[in-house]
Amino acid sequence: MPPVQVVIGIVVERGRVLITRRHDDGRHLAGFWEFPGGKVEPGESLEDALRRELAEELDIKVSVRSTLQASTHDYPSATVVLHPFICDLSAGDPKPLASQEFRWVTLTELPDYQFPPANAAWLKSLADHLPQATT
Ligand SMILES: Nc1nc2c([nH]c(=O)n2[C@H]2C[C@H](O)[C@@H](COP(=O)(O)OP(=O)(O)OP(=O)(O)O)O2)c(=O)[nH]1
Ligand SMILES: [Mg+2]
Repeated sequence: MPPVQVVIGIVVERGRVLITRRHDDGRHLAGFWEFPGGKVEPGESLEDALRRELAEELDIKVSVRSTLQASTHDYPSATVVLHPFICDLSAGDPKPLASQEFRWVTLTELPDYQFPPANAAWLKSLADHLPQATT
C-alpha cells in the first residue's frame, strides 16, 4: 500500500496552539490528542486538503504561515506521511465537529497530552518554528 498523506494544522492564536482529542471509539489512536487534519484526497493539493479538513472538523478558516518538514511513520496498519502547517486562525470559533473536545494549550502544557507516535519526531522542536512565545 502506498503511504497515506496526512495534512495537519498547528493553529496558533495568542500564544496557544489548538489540539483536538480523537473519539474513544476503539479505532486507530482512539482517545489520543492530535492536531486537526486528515487524509489528502486524490487530486487535492496539500493546502486545499488542510483548508477542507479544518472547515469540516472545526468550522474554522486559517491562513498558512509556514510548513514543517514532512515526517514518515510506519503504523502497523499503514505508513503515514504527516505534513504539518503552522497557521493563524483567520475566521470562526472552533467547534468539535469531528473530535470529542478541543483545547488551546501553551507549548509548556503540550507534554501533558498524549500524541500519536508519528508526532514525536518534531513535537519537541515545535517552539523553534512558532511565530511567538507560546509558553
Ligand atoms: N489529524 C491528525 N492525524 C494524525 C496525527 N498524528 C498521526 O499520526 N495522525 C494519523 C492518524 C491517522 O492514522 C492518520 C489520518 O488522520 P485522520 O484520522 O485525522 O484522518 P481523517 O480526518 O481523514 O479521518 P477519517 O476519514 O479517516 O476518519 O494520521 C495528528 O497530529 N493529526
Ligand atoms: Mg482528522
